[in-house]
Amino acid sequence: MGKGFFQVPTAYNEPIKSYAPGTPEREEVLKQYNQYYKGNVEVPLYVGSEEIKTGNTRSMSPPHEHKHVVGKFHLAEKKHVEKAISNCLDSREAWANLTWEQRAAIFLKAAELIAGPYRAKINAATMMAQSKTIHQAEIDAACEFIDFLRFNVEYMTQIYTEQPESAEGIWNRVEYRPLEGFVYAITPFNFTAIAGNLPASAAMMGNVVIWKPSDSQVFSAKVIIDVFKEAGLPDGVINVVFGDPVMVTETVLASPDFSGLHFTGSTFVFKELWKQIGNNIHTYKTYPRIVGETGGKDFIIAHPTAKPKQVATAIVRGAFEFQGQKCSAASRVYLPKSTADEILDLVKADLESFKKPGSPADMGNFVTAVIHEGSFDKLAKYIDQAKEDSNAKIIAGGNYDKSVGYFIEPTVILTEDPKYTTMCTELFGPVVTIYIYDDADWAKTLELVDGTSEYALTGAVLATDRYAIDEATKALQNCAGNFYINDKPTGAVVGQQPFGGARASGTNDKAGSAQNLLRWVSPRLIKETFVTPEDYRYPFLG
Ligand SMILES: NC(=O)c1ccc[n+]([C@@H]2O[C@H](COP(=O)([O-])OP(=O)(O)OC[C@H]3O[C@@H](n4cnc5c(N)ncnc54)[C@H](O)[C@@H]3O)[C@@H](O)[C@H]2O)c1
Ligand SMILES: N[C@@H](CCC=O)C(=O)O
Repeated sequence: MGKGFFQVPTAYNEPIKSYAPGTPEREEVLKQYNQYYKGNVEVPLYVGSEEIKTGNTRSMSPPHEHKHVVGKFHLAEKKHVEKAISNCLDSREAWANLTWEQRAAIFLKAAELIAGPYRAKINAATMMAQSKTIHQAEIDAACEFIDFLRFNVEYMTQIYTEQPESAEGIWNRVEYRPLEGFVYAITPFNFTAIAGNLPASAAMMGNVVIWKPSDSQVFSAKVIIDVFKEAGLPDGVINVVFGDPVMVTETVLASPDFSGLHFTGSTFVFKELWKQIGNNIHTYKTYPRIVGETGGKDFIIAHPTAKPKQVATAIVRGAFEFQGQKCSAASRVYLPKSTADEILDLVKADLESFKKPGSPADMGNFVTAVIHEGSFDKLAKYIDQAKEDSNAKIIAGGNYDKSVGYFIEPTVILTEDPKYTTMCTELFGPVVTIYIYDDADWAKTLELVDGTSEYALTGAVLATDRYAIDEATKALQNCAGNFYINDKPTGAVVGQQPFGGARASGTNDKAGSAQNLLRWVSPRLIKETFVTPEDYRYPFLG
């Protein structure tokens, strides 16, 4: 603490810019995109004050034009990861002892840099790296990232303010120490904001961090690093390594100073990491904190009283924005027989109004490419299987083409089997499966929704009947960490809908909340007694 009880600026959600034709932001972001497109970005490892070019590189290409190269990044060997760990630990004392308001100022400055001079850069880089449309880039890379930084600073001060009672003659106080060691942040490809937030939230609480971004997000990760540097984050606080995830992770988890994992990605990988940490448990100086937000099989259930146009829009936006590559994306839908045809006709009409999947540089596109060839091939396989299976039927889309970009047409599968494979498995792409239930089976269908998937991330109920809404809210209590009434299940906003799921979807530590930040501190209680006893005898002993 400095010399004062400082109050941080009140956090607020960054307004979303429109990028409508003729707006200055549209011109600026397209100019930046074209500059990146023609350029050749080179991304080193960031270890302490060093930018290491190992010479072993991988090229970066936009998913919507995978033969075009926009840069390369350097891959770490084991020795670089070990160096990153020792740099991290060397930086720990100075960073942990810096007064909190100085840390807060760095991250608040980062938020303002993204809101201003870096906005076009971080959005254009996200369009390039992850093939997001400008709207999807804006709500993620600009707005959500800014919100994470602003709100977390506020939550940090709320945590520090939380203090115990003190009885007469004593003073109890709690200091929120950073973890003793370093935090390892592993981030997914799909959200630039998550990539930035995972290392930043731990660092904000005074921790030093090793950050391993996804190979498919390095182009936009570079802008995050540039922002942190310009905001004045000292060298060695967040060390960035790219490379073979297995080697990097084994090396990191072998360190006795490993004290926390901040992970977002697939359920399978998270469970493997948990196992590895368990196997090494006797070697660590402290019990590592494990935070993981993982996969989903997110649902929409419509009641017979739901308005068909609203259900159709929730499906189209919830399932197909960003090509269904949000962990929150709707991918299994339950429609009542009485309104199913009308809803599906509306969905089909919307899909017909989309242009064919293409580049985000064409701002008329609603759907662009999926992230990489592995994802494309997996989705194509499920679509082909659905074409063959007697209990499934493709009623919209079903085409794909990877000759230029990894383009999968938004696809709707209709099944009579509520446990059909695409009703249960996370596909992570623009494919949604529909099951139609008898109106009379509403209560049974709620049980089905609850029992179909191992995940419990997001879900939505649409209805106008309040009793039905109440029934669904109760019946579906444990199958979504974020539950939406009369809305799509995507698009959580920091400060308004803290995000995370349970069951196989994660530890539900709610990214962008005080609850998450509490995982990165180890509180120390200090009790001070003003008049210290000098006799062991109680008064009744005489
Ligand atoms: N719940 C959430 O908040 C949330 C948010 C975003 C994404 N996700 C989930 O993330 C997944 C999509 O992202 P992805 O494809 O980048 O996930 P992924 O699991 O393939 O990769 C995530 C990160 O883990 C690393 N990784 C992969 N294999 C590893 C291994 N064996 N050891 C250590 N690290 C390893 C990757 O390099 C990457 O950095 C989906 O399952 C999605 O639901 C969840
Ligand atoms: N928070 C985002 C999802 C993040 C996962 O990919 C949403 O609510 O749509």
